[in-house]
Amino acid sequence: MASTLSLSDGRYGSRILHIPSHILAAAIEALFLTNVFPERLPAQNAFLWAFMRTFALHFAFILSYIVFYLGLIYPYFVSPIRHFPTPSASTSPLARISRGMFTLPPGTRFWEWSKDTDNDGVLLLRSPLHRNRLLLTSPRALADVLLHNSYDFEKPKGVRSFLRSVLGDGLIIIEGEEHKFQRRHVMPAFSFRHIKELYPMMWRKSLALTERLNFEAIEGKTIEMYSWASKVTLDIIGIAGLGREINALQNSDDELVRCYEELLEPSPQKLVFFVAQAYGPAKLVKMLPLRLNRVFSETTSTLRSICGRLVREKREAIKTNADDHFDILSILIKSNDFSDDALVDQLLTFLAAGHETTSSTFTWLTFLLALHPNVQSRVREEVRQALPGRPAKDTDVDLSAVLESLPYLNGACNETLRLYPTVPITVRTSVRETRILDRPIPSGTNVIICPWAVNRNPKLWGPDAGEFKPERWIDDGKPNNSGGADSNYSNLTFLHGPRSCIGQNFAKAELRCLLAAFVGAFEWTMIDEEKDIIPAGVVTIKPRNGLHLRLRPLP
Ligand code: HEM
Repeated sequence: MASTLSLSDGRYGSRILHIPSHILAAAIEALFLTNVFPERLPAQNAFLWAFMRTFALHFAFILSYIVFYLGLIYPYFVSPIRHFPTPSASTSPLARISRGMFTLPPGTRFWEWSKDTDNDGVLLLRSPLHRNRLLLTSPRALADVLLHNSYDFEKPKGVRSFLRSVLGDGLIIIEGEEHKFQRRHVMPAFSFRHIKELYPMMWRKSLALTERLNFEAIEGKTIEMYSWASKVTLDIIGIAGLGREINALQNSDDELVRCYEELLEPSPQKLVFFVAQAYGPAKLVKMLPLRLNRVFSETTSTLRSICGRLVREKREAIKTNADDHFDILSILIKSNDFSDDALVDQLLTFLAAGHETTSSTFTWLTFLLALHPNVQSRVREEVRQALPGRPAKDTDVDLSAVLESLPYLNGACNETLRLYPTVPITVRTSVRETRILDRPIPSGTNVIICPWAVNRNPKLWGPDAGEFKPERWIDDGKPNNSGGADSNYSNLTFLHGPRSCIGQNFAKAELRCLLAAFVGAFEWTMIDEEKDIIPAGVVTIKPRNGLHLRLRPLP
């Protein structure tokens, strides 16, 4: 028994708690009793009588196992992870987990515990009924989970099954060998060469955003930044991903725009809905007559059918040479590695992952530059010197070379990505016995990776970790890639290793274009107070009530 436990505490617990096995065992025992001791049982309904009693005994055993073994003995005296330090004893285990997950901005509590508790890279967050989690805090521990033993950890089943409804069975959801296969075949679509070729299109769309906003600014209207950022990034991924003009900047009635607005709008109800499905009784939640159940099922099936139509149209266009097949979908179709269904899954993944994340980051970028007008001016000066005059849509400048060389522009983008990592918390479960920091980790252990906490940890970034300082990313007047941190793992915005963000160079290129065009066209200030801009969201973070800006068009 001990060896089973050390191999797999999660699996051992679930075997003992497997109710159908107990029903079967109680039935066999009742059968035995009715045959061997018939004289001790009532004459009528003897089997039922015996079964009810044997099952009651099993039930009492399960209950005491839960309360005594899982609740008291296992976590404190047996579990191999019991020696990791825990955050301050002043909070109860239940409060610790719920506050960790629900405090705004997401990740704040994990950040406090990471920096305030003595630890060498792993903290144990105890919670009732043996659902303890490990919070990773040091580059070494993170490298063990994200790189060295990456395939020993998977996204928890509940999280995957919830996200699957929006993202399909694409790269973000699948695991193991299937993931290795897909990743290898999708990589070429994100090569440096391909991203470089996308710059002119990203630039055109960025200028289209500024032109569209110019109308609003001239009329003296204030703008809500996230909704505009979301439209332009959907337009960009529409062309890069599908070779299709979605034109969300001009046409907000587009079905895709409507679906994503519906799904991604942050609200406390959605957060509870997500946590209940990912960590609670998902099947039961799905059966409840909730408005969100209806919205999710209608919206996700609309998205699937739109993507199915787009795949069929693209196959047809490739056959008849009706477009230039430069987009991600064309590259995947031409690789002949994916069925139509698999292509729909990839498409759902790229559309959601590729527009929502960059639009949130661009919104935070404009927020931080509104708070730091001196940095806003420096970026503007730099862009105007590098791209003199009002840059044209079809410029023959090598945009990637120019924009990637600008220190303040890149510093502002990287510093925003560090301080506002769009995915502030992600989770993994070990699927076999493995190791972190050379210590044994049983199968079924839950692990929390919190980019919000790591990216702002003063132990990794120094005492000014929480400040916006684009200069960190500049050495001798040139952009650097480390921000001055000793390890890559001090910056987790895109994670690292085989499950890192495949679109990170795409996203950085897009942010450079968007910021360069925006800063060249407007000077901007905030309408809301800084304290009212609260990061919130279900998987990614954006300002809870939007970000309202006043733009002053520049000559
Ligand atoms: C600022 C922008 C972005 C941020 C901060 C970001 C962040 C991340 C993070 C943290 C993950 C890992 C999630 C996890 O495993 O828990 C991820 C994965 C992924 N991202 Fe991004 N992302 C961004 C933009 C993009 C773009 C533009 C695309 C595509 C066009 C993209 C496509 C993907 C895909 C396909 C994965 C799954 C990779 C795998 O598991 O192999 N992302 N992203």
